[in-house]
Amino acid sequence: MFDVIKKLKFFFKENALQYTFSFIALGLGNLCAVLIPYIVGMIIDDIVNGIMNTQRLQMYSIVFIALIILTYLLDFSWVFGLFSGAYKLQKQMRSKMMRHLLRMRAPYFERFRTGDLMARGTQDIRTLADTAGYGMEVLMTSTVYLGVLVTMMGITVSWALTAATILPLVPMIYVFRKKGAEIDERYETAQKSFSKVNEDVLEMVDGTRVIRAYVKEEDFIKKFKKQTEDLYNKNNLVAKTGAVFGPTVKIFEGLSVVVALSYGSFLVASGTLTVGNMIAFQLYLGMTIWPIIAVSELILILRQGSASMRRVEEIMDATDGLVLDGQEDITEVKDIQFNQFNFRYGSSESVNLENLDLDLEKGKLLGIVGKTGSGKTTLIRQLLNQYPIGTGSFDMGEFAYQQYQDPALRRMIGYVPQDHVLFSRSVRENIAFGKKEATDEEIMASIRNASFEDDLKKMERGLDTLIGEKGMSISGGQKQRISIARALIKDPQILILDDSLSAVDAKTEQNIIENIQKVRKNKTSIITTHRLSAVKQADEIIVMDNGKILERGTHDELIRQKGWYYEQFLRQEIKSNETDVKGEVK
Ligand SMILES: Nc1ncnc2c1ncn2[C@@H]1O[C@H](COP(=O)(O)OP(=O)(O)OP(=O)(O)O)[C@@H](O)[C@H]1O
Repeated sequence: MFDVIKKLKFFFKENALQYTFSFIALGLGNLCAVLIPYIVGMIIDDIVNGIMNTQRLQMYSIVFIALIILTYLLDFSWVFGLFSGAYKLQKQMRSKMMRHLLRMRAPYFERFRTGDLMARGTQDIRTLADTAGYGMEVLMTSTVYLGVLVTMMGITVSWALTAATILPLVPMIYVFRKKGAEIDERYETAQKSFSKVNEDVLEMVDGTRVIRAYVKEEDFIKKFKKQTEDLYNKNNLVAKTGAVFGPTVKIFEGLSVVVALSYGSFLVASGTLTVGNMIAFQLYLGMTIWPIIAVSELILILRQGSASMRRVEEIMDATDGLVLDGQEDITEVKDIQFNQFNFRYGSSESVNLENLDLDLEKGKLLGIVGKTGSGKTTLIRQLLNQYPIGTGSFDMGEFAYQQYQDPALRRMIGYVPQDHVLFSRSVRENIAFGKKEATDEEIMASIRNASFEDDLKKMERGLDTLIGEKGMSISGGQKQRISIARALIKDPQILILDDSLSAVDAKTEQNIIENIQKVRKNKTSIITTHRLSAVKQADEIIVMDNGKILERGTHDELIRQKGWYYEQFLRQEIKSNETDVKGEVK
């Protein structure tokens, strides 16, 4: 149960001054509080003994007011100290998690779904922060404060009465231990269900348009209701176990009061205790209610904290399983060579790239075509270091690919993925993402090369137009071209367009390809596409089928081979001519 505190030790150490100060303030605050019943006892004994006068009353009043002011200041200090520490922990853990996630690659995100990661990054980290804030308060209250109270009861009133009063509380510890373990298990199950709800929400928000188009709202609502009901039931179980703690405390506390009253009265009657002692004892006993409840709170919060810690550790300790130990720097990409190269995804039954031989000279344009699922993107992913590198040889210049440092490799590549990712920022910021210090002239040049200039002119705020969630919605073709401009501005050694021209018309596609060829002399470019016109000018085109290279050559050579490429080209030409005849945009 205390393992969560052990695991948070690094944080308590880092903020040792803040926690020490808070604990001292909390201890002193508690001490001030326990002095009050002691003084009340003295006042009552003064009255009973007939020695109370104005002077003594004034003195008691001043001490009371001083204690109240001091308690206020001390309480403020520790509450602020502990709870600001909790926020600091949240901030730190979230930044750490974000750094970890940004380092992870594809296999990691196949293992943990976005909704699950969000649940762990929000609610579980908040639970951990509660442990560092409220948890520390109840830890101190249930140990130091309770200890001070019991000591005061023993020293100032009677050890015998104190022992007799505490005895009925012992069986309570057994109940707490048993229920604590139950809370741990139930809370973890509830958190898993919360992750699932998060995943469903994300999927629904993302897919709203498709859900509505297929009139599947009711199905999704039903499924979501079932999931939220499951979460409700599991949280209910947590609440049910948690609810046992409060009444249990009250029952045992009640027993203590009965013992205190009966045994206390007997001691007063026998002359061992004064009336003032007896009243002070009752006040102390009343004050132990919160520290004893705090014991139950402590168990609750530490158990929940442990479960959340396990969930956070699971994603922080997990890696994408990809070994990155390359040492070589790279500033220029020379030839890229694959030799008898094979690759298979971890979850795939068959080989996804098979006996691949490919020699891509520096500065050349390579076209990759082939049926869907033939392995085009898989080959690109190897270049992007997104999955484990396959077997056989894969060299870049003088070294094997794995011998290079991963960040250095990524700096060499400008990548336009199939699924365009634009940030909810301005057009300028989205494009300058590829080159931080880019001037507006450079941004405009890459916009022209990506054939986005005319579209930009129609945007009222030009480069400052906000796109994405908070800004205007833009078409698929516009998204593709902003993504291309972002890659072009980086002027990378290798430019990769992965089916990135599918949403633009044939004329725009032609312009973009010509611009790319113009601005990327002596730099390598790779284009995967379904539309063969996009790679007509490539220095080499490979046709992939089932992870293998089926045909290769220039456009003219492939046409002469009269294979898949030839047939596909004819088909696409006929289609394009038909479109022309109909007078539609080419
Ligand atoms: N992450 C993955 N895990 C397991 N198998 C995968 C994964 N990604 C792709 N595959 C499989 O690998 C094969 C090649 O897929 P790939 O995405 O490379 O095809 P592609 O030629 O790019 O297709 P498309 O033209 O439709 O984009 C397919 O059979 C696909 O199902």
